[in-house]
Amino acid sequence: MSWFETFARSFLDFQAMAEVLPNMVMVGLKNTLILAVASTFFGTLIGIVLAVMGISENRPLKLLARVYTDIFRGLPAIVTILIIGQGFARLGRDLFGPSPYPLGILALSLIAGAYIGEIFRAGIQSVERGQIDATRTLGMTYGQGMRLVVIPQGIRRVLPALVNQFIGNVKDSSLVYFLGLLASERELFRVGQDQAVLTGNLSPLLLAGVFYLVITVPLTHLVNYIDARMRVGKRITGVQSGLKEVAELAEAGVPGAGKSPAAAPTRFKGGSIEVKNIDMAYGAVQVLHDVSLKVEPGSVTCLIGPSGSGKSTLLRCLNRLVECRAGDILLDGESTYKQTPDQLRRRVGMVFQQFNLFPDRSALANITLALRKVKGMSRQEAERAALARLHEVGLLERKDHRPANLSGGQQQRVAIARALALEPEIMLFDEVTSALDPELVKGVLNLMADLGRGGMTMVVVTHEMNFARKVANQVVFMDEGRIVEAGRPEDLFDNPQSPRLRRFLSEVL
Ligand SMILES: Nc1ncnc2c1ncn2[C@@H]1O[C@H](COP(=O)(O)OP(=O)(O)OP(=O)(O)O)[C@@H](O)[C@H]1O
Repeated sequence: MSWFETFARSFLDFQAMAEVLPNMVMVGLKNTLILAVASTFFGTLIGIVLAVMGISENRPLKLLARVYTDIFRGLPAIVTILIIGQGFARLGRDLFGPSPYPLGILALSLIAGAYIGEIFRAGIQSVERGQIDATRTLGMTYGQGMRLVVIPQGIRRVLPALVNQFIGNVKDSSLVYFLGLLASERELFRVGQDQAVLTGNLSPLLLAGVFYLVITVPLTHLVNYIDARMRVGKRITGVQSGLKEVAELAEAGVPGAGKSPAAAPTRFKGGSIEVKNIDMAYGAVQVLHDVSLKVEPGSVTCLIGPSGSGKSTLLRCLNRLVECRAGDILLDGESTYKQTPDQLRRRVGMVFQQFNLFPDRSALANITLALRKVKGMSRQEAERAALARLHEVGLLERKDHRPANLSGGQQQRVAIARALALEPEIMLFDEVTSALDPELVKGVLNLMADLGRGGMTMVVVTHEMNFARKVANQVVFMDEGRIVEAGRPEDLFDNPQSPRLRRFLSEVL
């Protein structure tokens, strides 16, 4: 007898398969799916709690999550199932009745929770720090930022791993039969095995194997498809899609609509800032020493200085992304410490070097998110405002593009539009052209110059000395956490007083 005949005799008895098929579907498949879906559901709940504990600052909580994960990931699944199912059989009977089925689900959930917790934790921690910074500068609370931006991104990144976990649960459900399930509670493997014993033929087991593949293989492909779709976003209907809105906006009398992109800038009502003797430290390292600065309404102040001199930190103090240790900062004459950081950040917009756009949202949705969640606008209102801003930065026709489908310069212009949409009185720019290819720098600088001419109060950390010379009303040179010199650009660039500024200019010009 050839090897194939031996195999066929044991595994390809179609008659035996046909006989077990109804039981396989009605009992085995049903129970396998119940066990896998229920344990994935409860495992996900446990996993979310473990992930939150794992990323919290609370050491005992962190430790508890670690110990749980180590135990349930370290033990073989069958050992956990037996410990829970038999060790707690009495409690199980009191709680759920005579069947060990619920304890089986509990054991599978506890195991799945350990893996899912690690998956979520890794997903959330893989989201760049700049994303939460961006939500905070848009006036969202920490909770809103996590819920609306960070956690959805984290989950999307781990979607394939979660589906793998479900597949693992489908397979692990076959171990629950060790607990001695009733005939009506048997899962796929057990139904196949019982029939194999009855007929002396292994074909029912092969059929059970086929059923496992029928569940798991399409699922893997489905998740790959969903993952790819989420990565790219919805299909863009073409650059035409924005043109209709231009006409609508023009009709509605939105300033600048209907003209060519980057139309005349809006007039802004810029506020004033006064920084009074602030100190700031990261832990034990003092970064700002007794810094004082006045920024007039509608003026442009450029902060220049060597790397590490504290320019970005000063900027971050202005919207309380970091907190000062001493001193005060006044906005329009009132201490910024009299309002919450979220209230302050609605009045002080910020744009970052790395753009920090939300990668899974279109340009339009990047702008509407804070308008809806922070300002409470309706979807329609928010979209109208966002389209007007996109038009001002010359990107209306890119409204449906995700950040990945925009050039660096375009991304930065969307980030500027996003900050402007909240109608801030002050705009902070943190080296916004440093990550751009040289040919894209000009477009962003021109836009910023337009904003300055439009009356926006701007504080700009920059290495673009030409921009500082041409656009700034005031240039501030910092070194080692102190303001060394401040004044009109022509005075600083043409007649530097301190040796440190002279040395710096000789290096960068
Ligand atoms: N989150 C942080 N934790 C600890 N130290 C930090 C942190 N951020 C910045 N620093 C330190 O604070 C000092 C000032 O940094 P800051 O980024 O404000 O300087 P900068 O002038 O903006 O520099 P660059 O031009 O390179 O961005 C540096 O010594 C830096 O290493």
